[in-house]
Amino acid sequence: MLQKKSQVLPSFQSIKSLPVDFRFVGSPTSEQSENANLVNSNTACLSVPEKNDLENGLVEGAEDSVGNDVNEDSPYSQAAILVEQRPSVGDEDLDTVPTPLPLVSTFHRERRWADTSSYAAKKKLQSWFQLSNGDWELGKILSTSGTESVISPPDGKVLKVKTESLVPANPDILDGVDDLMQLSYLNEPSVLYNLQYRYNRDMIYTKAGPVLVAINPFKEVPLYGNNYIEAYKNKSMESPHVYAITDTAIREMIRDEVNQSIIISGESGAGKTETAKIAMQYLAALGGGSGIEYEILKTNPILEAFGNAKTLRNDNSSRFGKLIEIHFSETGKISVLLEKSRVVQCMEGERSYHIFYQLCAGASPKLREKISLKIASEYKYLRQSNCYTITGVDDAERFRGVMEALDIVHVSKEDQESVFAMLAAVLWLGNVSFSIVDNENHVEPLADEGLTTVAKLIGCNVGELKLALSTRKMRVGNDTIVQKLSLSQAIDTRDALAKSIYSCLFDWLVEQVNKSLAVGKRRTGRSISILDIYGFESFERNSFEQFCINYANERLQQHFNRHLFKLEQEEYIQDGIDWTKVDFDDNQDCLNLFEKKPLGLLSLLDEESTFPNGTDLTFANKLKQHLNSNSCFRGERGKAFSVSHYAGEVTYDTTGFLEKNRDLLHLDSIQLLSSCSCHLPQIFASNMLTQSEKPVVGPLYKAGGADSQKLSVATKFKGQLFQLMQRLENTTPHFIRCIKPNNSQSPGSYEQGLVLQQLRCCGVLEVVRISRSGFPTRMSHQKFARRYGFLLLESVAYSQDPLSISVAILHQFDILPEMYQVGYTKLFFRTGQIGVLEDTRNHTLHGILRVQSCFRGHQARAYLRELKRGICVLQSFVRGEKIRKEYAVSQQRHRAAVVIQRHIKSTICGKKYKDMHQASIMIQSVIRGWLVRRFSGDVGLLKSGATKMYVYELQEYYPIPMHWIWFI
Ligand SMILES: Nc1ncnc2c1ncn2[C@@H]1O[C@H](COP(=O)(O)OP(=O)(O)OP(=O)(O)O)[C@@H](O)[C@H]1O
Repeated sequence: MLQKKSQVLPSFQSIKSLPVDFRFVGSPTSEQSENANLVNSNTACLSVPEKNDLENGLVEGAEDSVGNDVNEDSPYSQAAILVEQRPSVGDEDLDTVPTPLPLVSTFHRERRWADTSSYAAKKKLQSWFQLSNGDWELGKILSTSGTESVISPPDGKVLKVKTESLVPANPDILDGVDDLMQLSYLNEPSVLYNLQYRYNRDMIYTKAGPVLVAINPFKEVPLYGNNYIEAYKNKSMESPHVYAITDTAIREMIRDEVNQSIIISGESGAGKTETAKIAMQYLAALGGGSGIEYEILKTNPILEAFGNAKTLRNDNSSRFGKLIEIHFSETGKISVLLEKSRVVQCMEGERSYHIFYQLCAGASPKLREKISLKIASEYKYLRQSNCYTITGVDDAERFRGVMEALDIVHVSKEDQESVFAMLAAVLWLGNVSFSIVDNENHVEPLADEGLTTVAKLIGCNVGELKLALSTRKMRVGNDTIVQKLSLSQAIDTRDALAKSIYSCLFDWLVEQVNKSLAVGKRRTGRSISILDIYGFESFERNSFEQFCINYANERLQQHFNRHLFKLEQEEYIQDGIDWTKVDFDDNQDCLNLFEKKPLGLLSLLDEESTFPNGTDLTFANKLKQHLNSNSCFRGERGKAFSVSHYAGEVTYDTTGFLEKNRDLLHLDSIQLLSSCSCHLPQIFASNMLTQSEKPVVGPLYKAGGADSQKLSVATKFKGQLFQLMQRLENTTPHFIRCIKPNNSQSPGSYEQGLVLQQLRCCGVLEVVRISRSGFPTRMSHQKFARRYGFLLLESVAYSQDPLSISVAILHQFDILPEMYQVGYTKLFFRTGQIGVLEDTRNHTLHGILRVQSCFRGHQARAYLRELKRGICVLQSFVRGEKIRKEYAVSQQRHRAAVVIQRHIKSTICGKKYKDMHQASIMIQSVIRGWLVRRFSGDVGLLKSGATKMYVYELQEYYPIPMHWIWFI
């Protein structure tokens, strides 16, 4: 059963406050070079479009409902916004929801739904009916007579209700559909029921046409991790998810070669930052954990520590908006649209920036001593909200995480110490107190621990600090006079100094992060930007912070409207196609109320801020005087006024508006910082001076007498916002709407009234309608012909004009005529139609690739075979030649060996012969001697041969070798 509350304002009851100043910090390598329209982020004010641009009538049809004035200010420098004033076609008068919910104009709501109850009543279908307390209940129509029907809810009761109050329910088979577009009956209770059905089953993501609705589960849900990432990457999982949106962004970036943006919006605590992190995780995983996305994730603790705080609505509320740009295969860059007044003021139960508590809890004793740090409760800035811890969060542990992240972005240990010293200086500044020194209530800071520690930490003289906090130098003619400050002026000066030091520190850190992300990388490729900006806020008491935040959200809503409604429908008109117009809540009037010159809220605020005698009351009166006839404005009693925002009416209390808008950091304070011996204050001072020296467009304020001029906070904020919008305008947007299901941050609780309120605020339901009735996919004839022309069976494809080719393709694939429209320049398709062609294209491409790969494989193999044969022949030649050479060498060696052998053998034989010869002679001589001696010296005997005879005789007795005989 759905329960609808009669008073649906719960989402805007919180009392969160935001700091005053908002700045847009870009890295030195900002977009300027890429886009001439963009200006240096430090002089964001320059991006405010000049009057000439506006005179070109770029915002047509954006008429103020009262004065028919056209808003001259627009961040959109190109396209005209044509709000077609055609009568609405269709069933606008069929809405049957009986009790209008607050905050949405009756005009619009009356035309909200396309469904009718009469059919359901006739067919006795299940229907939603509303109880007197506003709850929705499902029942079966038993009978209908006249204007009344008898209905039976599940509890068995029988009730009589007005037939016109019945809202048709969808058949059970449609329970929990992935995409709200699939609902047969598109009405509020059915949408709420569908979302709740899914939420109860941990399916927190649902598509609403092109928009992803994400309901905060306030608990871990099993939807993330590598398996899911893989599944979405491989397209094996298609249920709605942040991964799917991110994947689509990547694919579109590659396909269309256009930068993409993922715009995450929703109230505080709705889950924007978590969603941004999930998107980053997907990108990081695709990059294999080494890409820039991974680095950005690793540096996240720094931005969270310095830019997030505990609020009543969210323990980890981002107090700045950030745009993360991921340049593929090159570098990433983080830009932040941030604010700072939380440093000096914080509501009961909330906390200042996490980093202060983390520092106090986690600093080592050595660091503590070095920067004279005490526990958090010793500091007035932290003490005022009486909240020091967050349940389940270990600040000391987080501090270690921050230090690690600072190491990752290469902030040296020395610089880290300086950063912590600056934080301690900010805390100690809050402890600086003043005493009245004369009867004109002028004050001087007490020379106590606070003052001396601040002077020590920033590296200045105590006397100089004292002077900077209690006096103001003014130039009158050629003379400089010193004016003493009253207590409130001195406190403002002190707080302004603290805020400036903190915000400059934040800027400096963002710069370091951006620098580290840009190291060694070039930026030339496509990018995906993820925008996570603070959501619409409405509290019991709304101040200047809410004024700025809600204005930013109004602009963002315009971006949403522009892309999902205006540009969409404008394109239909321009291309002359036949379509059913869908009405939506255009917030252009409200934007005009803020931006119109000279009688818009911002202009009047700036004008009043320039008057020395201007007060919050005179400002409020001026608004009432000039804007009372504006339908979006309502003057309230005293200093208050109300604005009808797209998300509801918010009453602002102008107390402090002028002071916060002027936000004067006196030149004396800047000079003090520049004279400090520590390097960070010097950098801060030079940055501030550089900014004030830049040419500015917009109302200027004198800071520190006549010495310096600066833009008002509101003007700067507007300039930064325009810059942001221009940046987003150059991208294809993908929207994620985060929804907070309850205000108690508890899992499982789903407050329909709260959800419905948020769905209405962001026009999700209208988006579904426009997606159902519109043609969300479009492609120029040329592109279509180029992309799908090769699918044509006939060879006419390349000989005809793109339109004929496109039509031929449509015919060939039997696309039903109601599923597309042929415009003058483009083809328009209903949801999912292009997918059919895209699938065929992919299949065909795969087939082509397969054939190509087979053919190439065959070619490669043949080539390889040929190559092998060639190599073998070559090898045999080479080997033959080699062997022949080796053989010749061995032949030569053989011959040489024979010669050598011969020589050796002959030498040996010669020697042998010689020895034998000598031995024979010796033997002969011995024998002859013996014979001579035997024959008594008769030599003649020897000569007559008697010797031989004798020897033969002798041999009978003494065997003598025969050759001896020969010798003898
Ligand atoms: N997908 C999610 N899964 C689990 N918890 C979530 C998820 N999204 C949000 N949460 C829970 O909701 C809390 C608030 O979310 P988050 O800080 O992202 O909100 P926010 O919209 O960015 O708020 P703010 O505008 O105040 O910064 C988170 O701290 C977390 O506990």
